[in-house]
Amino acid sequence: MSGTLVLVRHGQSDWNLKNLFTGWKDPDLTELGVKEAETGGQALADYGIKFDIAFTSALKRAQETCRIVLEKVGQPDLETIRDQALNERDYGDLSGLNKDDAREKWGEEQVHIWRRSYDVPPPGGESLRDTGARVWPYFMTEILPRVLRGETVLVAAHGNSLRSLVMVLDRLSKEEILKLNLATGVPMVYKLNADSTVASKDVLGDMSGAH
Ligand SMILES: O=C(O)[C@H](O)COP(=O)(O)O
Repeated sequence: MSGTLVLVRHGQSDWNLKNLFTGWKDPDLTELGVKEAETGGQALADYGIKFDIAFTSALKRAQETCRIVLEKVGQPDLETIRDQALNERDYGDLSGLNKDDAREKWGEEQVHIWRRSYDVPPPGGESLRDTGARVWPYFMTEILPRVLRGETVLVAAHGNSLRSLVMVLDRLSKEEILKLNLATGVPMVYKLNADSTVASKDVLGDMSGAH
């Protein structure tokens, strides 16, 4: 066994609350989002986690979640690396549109395909495969080597940038990834083997409400 990788999606943002496609736009956490980050952080504290380093995206909602989690585990000053490689999938022309309005305009099925399929990009934006094509190399060069050295690493990022990682870690097919939704503020604790396969995965919270 090597180290531990903790993935956590940011808490609810203003635009999650307003049901808007967000992507690379940069809204703040809502009050509930702050609470979700606190709950996730407390779950990690109760689990007994101490991190060696944290990674987050270039977007406020993930950075703020990261900060809250680190505060809850008693490591407010931990080194934190921010990189846009971990940003949310770019939703392109959908960014800022209401998700229900989009369903009315283009149909439920098409919007689901844009949101959850592996390789169909929304207009002007990134597919999950495109997102993975920037997240995965960053993970391989900056994050995974630390975990394989035995470190405990926090990654606070986004629904789709994390789905692209979970797809590979959990060996999900293109069909399985369609059904995977990550709840806001719920940490996933992966212990990795020396060959970087997953030895164990603990989900510290309820993923069932994610949509
Ligand atoms: O960018 C967004 O709108 C959300 O963070 C994730 O959206 P999704 O659940 O529609 O992929």
